[in-house]
Formats: sequence, C-alpha cells, structure tokens
Amino acid sequence: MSAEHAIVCRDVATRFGPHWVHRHLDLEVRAGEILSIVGGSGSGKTTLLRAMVGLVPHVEGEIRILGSSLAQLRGRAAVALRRRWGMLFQQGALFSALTVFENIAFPMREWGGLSERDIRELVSLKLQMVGLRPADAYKLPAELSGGMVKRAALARALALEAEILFLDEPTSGLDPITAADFDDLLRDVHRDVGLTVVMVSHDLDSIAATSDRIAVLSQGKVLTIGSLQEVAEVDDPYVREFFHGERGERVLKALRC
Ligand SMILES: Nc1ncnc2c1ncn2[C@@H]1O[C@H](COP(=O)(O)OP(=O)(O)OP(=O)(O)O)[C@@H](O)[C@H]1O
Repeated sequence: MSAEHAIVCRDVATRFGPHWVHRHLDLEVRAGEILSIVGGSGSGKTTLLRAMVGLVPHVEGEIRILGSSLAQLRGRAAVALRRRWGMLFQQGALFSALTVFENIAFPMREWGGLSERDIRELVSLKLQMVGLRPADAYKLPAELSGGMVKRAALARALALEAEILFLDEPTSGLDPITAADFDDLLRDVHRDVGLTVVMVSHDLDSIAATSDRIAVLSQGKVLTIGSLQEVAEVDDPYVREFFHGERGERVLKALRC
C-alpha cells in the first residue's frame, strides 16, 4: 500500500452463498482520481463498491482503505474510518419521510459531537456546494426533481468531510442535460475538495466527462484499467459492445477532437 493509493484490493473474493461474484480481484484506486467501474450486467460492480465500504464481506484477500485493512478494523477505529467516506446509492436513497435538511443532517447527528448550530451551518454549506437553494432544505424528497434528489444525496454523502466518495449509477434516471449538470457538479466538488471518487456507471457520456481512469470488470476480476482510450482498445466482447457502439464511437471521436 502506498500513500498514492486511496484503496487497494488484493486477491479479493466475494460471494453470495455458492455464487462467487469476484475471485482473485486486484484493483488500486489512486488518491485523488475519479475511477469509473464498468462491466456487463451482473459482473459485480455494485457488489465491489459495497465490499469496499464493508457492506458486503470479502471472503478472501484484503481490502485496504486509506491505509487500513477493512477486515481488521474494530470498534472506534472502524467508526473513525467510516466517517472518511460517503456513498451515494442508486436512486439517491434519501429517507422519504425526512426533509432535505434532515436527510443531510442525518449522518452528522448519527456521528454526534456537533451542536444544532454547527449542523445548521454545515447543512447550509453542503446545500450551497451542490447547487441547491436554502428553500429546498424544507422540501421532502417527493417534492424534488430527479436531478435535485441526486444533488441532495450527494450533499448527504459529503456531510462528514468525506475523503472518498462512492457513487453507484449517479446519473441513472436523469435526462442527458440534467446528467451533464451532475457531471459538472461532480467535477467541481472533486476539484474543490480533492476527493477520491469511485463510481459505478453505465453512462458513457458521464464516464468520459468525469473519469481519470476506467476499470472493466469481467469474470469476477478487473479485465483492464486505464484511460478511456486505452481501455477502448482492449479486445473483448463487452468492451467492443460498450465502447464501440454508436454512442461509444461518438464519445471516442469527441475525445480525439
Ligand atoms: N444481496 C444479494 N444476494 C444474492 N446475490 C446477489 C446479491 N447482490 C448481488 N447478487 C448477485 O451478485 C452478482 C453481481 O451483482 P451486482 O449487482 O454486483 O452486479 P452489477 O455488475 O452491479 O450489475 P448491474 O449492472 O445489473 O447493476 C449478480 O449475479 C447478482 O445476482
């Protein structure tokens, strides 16, 4: 493990009952990069993201985050490490009965140690950071547009001064313009806060607009990792379909210009 790497997965295996999802998976996420994970449906992208945050156990190998081995952390050390990342789940996953304010304040209250005044100030700062208006704080998730839900979920994921942000399909369900706005926001937040971002996505426009590198999952392992142009050159059926369909060729052509 080097300081250059925010996350290191070595020889990792995960499974659900008899079904192995990953076997002998190696992956290094560089500190400060935006890494996108792509792969066919069921290739284990979401499971890998969940394994990286300890929501799915890895049954073999080691996952190190910010220098600590996930499996060996206990008690306060585990709690302290968990404060150093945030996760945006698919569909935003806001608490539907809570206002935007209470959703963003939730992790702050959960971890404790902050006064109500601190929480109010922090929530207001996070709202501003993700481009939501103060008045939006009092809305319920059902009163928000799809793009606003994602922004509120991003604000919640950033609530604890996260150093790593895990995003699962952040632009799914958004129209192309709203998705492009979210990409811009992600790039701004990444630049301003200096975050490491690990993102699962099927959205090639979004991947091209935001990612430093792309890891392709196949058969339980990382098939290849590199820049979009590098990865697109790999001879593999999924890579051909994903990167060299009509949309992929348009994105690659735009990158070449
Ligand atoms: N909680 C679970 N219990 C049992 N099997 C699961 C569970 N979660 C995922 N799986 C299985 O693990 C495999 C990988 O699933 P995962 O959701 O990680 O794939 P994915 O690459 O993210 O797929 P998609 O692109 O369709 O979202 C699939 O075969 C899936 O059915």
